[in-house]
Amino acid sequence: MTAPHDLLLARCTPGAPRLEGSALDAELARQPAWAPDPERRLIARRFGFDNFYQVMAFVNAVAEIAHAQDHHPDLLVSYAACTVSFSTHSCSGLSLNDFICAAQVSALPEAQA
Ligand SMILES: C[C@H](O)[C@H](O)[C@H]1CNC2=NC(N)=NC(=O)C2=N1
Repeated sequence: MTAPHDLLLARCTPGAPRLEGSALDAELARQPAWAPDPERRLIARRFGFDNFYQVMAFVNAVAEIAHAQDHHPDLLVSYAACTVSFSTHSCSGLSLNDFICAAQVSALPEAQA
């Protein structure tokens, strides 16, 4: 099990295994703001903002994390909100990589609007 603080410093690893069962439960419990889909194949969080400038500043900050980690979210962008979804294509589900990026996105100053 990885402490939240460690997730903020962690690097994504290629080929990370799919998390299931109690290991997945533990990571989900550490990121209560991120909701899994019913099949637990992705986690998503909606971030609300005052305007589109703030949304786009957030999107660009998320993109920096995605480039740095080589792990890429799906983004649903609208005028005053952005919903960020993470899943790991290579394991067709959730890996620790998704929780690393979720933690780092949640910690962005741009997310604190
Ligand atoms: C080689 C490289 O690790 C892969 O192409 C990366 C790129 N970005 C990715 N992003 C996500 N979300 N899942 C992946 O499995 C994935 N794989």
